[in-house]
Amino acid sequence: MRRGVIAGNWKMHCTLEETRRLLEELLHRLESQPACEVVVCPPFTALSTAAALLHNTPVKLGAQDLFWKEKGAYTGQIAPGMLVDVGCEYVIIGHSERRGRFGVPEPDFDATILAYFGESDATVNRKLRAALAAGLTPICCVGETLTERQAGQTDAVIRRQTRAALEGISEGDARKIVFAYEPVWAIGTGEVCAAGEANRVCGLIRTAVGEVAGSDAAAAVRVQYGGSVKPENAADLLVQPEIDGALVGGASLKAADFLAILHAYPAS
Ligand SMILES: O=C(CO)COP(=O)(O)O
Repeated sequence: MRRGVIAGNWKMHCTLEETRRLLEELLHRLESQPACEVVVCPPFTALSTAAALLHNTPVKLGAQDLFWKEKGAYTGQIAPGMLVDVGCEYVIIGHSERRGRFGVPEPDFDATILAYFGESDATVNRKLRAALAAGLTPICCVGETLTERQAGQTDAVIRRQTRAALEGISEGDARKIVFAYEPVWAIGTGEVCAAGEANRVCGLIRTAVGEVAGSDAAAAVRVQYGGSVKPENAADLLVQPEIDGALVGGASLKAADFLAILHAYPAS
């Protein structure tokens, strides 16, 4: 039985004071232990503050990215060991806002791709390996753009991203990864993917994991849905058999909304 996991991706939001306020309200109102794991992923600058507030609580800490080197002359980067040191257990890798190419416009540039950091399938794979080696649980994001969906390429894109992410990763490590299906067109747009379709694509991710890492890993990996998850649509998504949780952006910045999503997770 897979343990569900709901994570809040705060993106580039929250000063230290805002972090304190949001987490204090969340912890105060989190009366009972939800049926799933709960993770928050504040920006790097707030990790230390968040770690102190979350100590001895059911809410776990995650980061939004890492670099794959352990240390060295990499200005601006954060090493996996630094995340462990500050108290992180999770790390988001390959978010669509980090994937893509430099030097736009591309011939097929899609303005809905929020791709500022040029990450590729290969860099995502390196980051996954580094996270696993450090004992972090990676949340690996995959998802198609609107252009890709309209061109009927969704399944091929998901399969390619999932398989490439797992390159050179052992079966034992593959099963520890959390995948997040985040269709790019649903992120921050208010346009949620229909629950049945989200379930289908999450199933495709599981199938692709099975192709690379075997059926045990496929059965074990947890697959989240992300993209405009709100209190109003969470229950429909979270009840789907292939969906083991959610990666929540905007709604994770409001304690009441994030709590409502957590409580929408079905009790087993
Ligand atoms: O990108 C997301 C989570 O990583 C989703 O963001 P929204 O929930 O704001 O659409």
